[in-house]
Amino acid sequence: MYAPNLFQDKVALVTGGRSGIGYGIAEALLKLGAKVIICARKAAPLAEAAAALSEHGTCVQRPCDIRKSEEVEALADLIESEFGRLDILVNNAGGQFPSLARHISDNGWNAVINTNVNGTFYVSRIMANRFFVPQKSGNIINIVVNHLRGFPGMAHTGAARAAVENLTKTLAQEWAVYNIRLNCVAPGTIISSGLDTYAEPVKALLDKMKEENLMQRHGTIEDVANAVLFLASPLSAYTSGTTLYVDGMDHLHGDRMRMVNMFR
Ligand SMILES: CCCCCCC/C=C/C(=O)SCCNC(=O)CCNC(=O)[C@H](O)C(C)(C)COP(=O)(O)OP(=O)(O)OC[C@H]1O[C@@H](n2cnc3c(N)ncnc32)[C@H](O)[C@@H]1OP(=O)(O)O
Ligand SMILES: NC(=O)C1=CN([C@@H]2O[C@H](COP(=O)(O)OP(=O)(O)OC[C@H]3O[C@@H](n4cnc5c(N)ncnc54)[C@H](OP(=O)(O)O)[C@@H]3O)[C@@H](O)[C@H]2O)C=CC1
Repeated sequence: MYAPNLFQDKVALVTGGRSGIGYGIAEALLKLGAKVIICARKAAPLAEAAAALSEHGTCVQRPCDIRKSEEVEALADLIESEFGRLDILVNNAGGQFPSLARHISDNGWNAVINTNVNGTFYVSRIMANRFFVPQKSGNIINIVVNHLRGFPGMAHTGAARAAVENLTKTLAQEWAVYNIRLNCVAPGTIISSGLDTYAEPVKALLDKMKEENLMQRHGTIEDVANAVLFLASPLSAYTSGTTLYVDGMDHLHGDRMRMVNMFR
């Protein structure tokens, strides 16, 4: 539905692009003409993903833990030497684990906050300073989750993603002068590799959540990628600092306590 050359001559970085939603976003951008860089922590699957994505266009990769700002700087060096610019940043890398709040350890809490809040901030700041501010143009899309009514069963990620959403509103205003737009995409339950990381009792909730969804289905990776394409494109030129829910209305409807009740 988008023009085939929509992202011709554009360079995009997708964090966590080795798997699931990030891989789907990278693929969608490549198919519309962008040159894409993907990063993630695990070197071998990252290299495999980049090789597969290269079928659709220019895709380069570099292992990077977004929680380590020196690794993010090294990633920026690679982008500089390979492409000399960056147009689109998709902060997709992130995650958490299901747990009742009172059982989350200091380390568990910090791991989730570090990944989702600090990592997203480091990548955004570094790419803005290295590329977007000097270029006087840039576009950042932050993948969060549907946390509008809180996130019982994943308190750490609810807090972290709310922080990212607020950071998005702040940076959208601070950086508007540099012609940088920032928006969030908030997916609901999306069938992707991410859900494989959950143990069976949590996965068993999936059917119930599907029945409860007003569209009677879970989301697809394409549903999320299509929203990212819109926000990354000039079709959304007057939209910044906002959040687009891709969740079949789960932010409005449904039992947010389902996961907690399962743990009890
Ligand atoms: C089926 C219904 C669910 C619908 C929900 C839909 C909404 C959201 C869906 C998604 O987001 S799917 C994507 C999920 N993908 C991921 O989450 C992958 C990335 N995740 C991670 O890498 C980890 O979860 C992480 C914690 C964010 C970071 O990992 P890191 O490698 O830094 O952690 P560790 O060093 O292994 O551990 C640090 C600390 O955290 C504790 N911990 C980690 N995992 C768990 C767990 N599954 N359960 C309990 N605790 C966990 C770990 O024990 C460490 O703490 P201490 O033991 O040292 O106290
Ligand atoms: N699937 C779903 O239902 C939903 C997913 N989301 C969010 O969408 C995003 C993608 O999820 P999904 O594709 O399903 O899950 P995946 O677990 O497949 O993707 C997470 C990706 O992030 C990378 N990553 C994690 N931590 C880091 C880090 N510290 N530095 C660099 N890369 C990292 C992982 O690679 P590696 O391990 O090699 O580092 C992996 O490629 C996540 O932020 C997730 O929370 C939001 C709502 C719903």
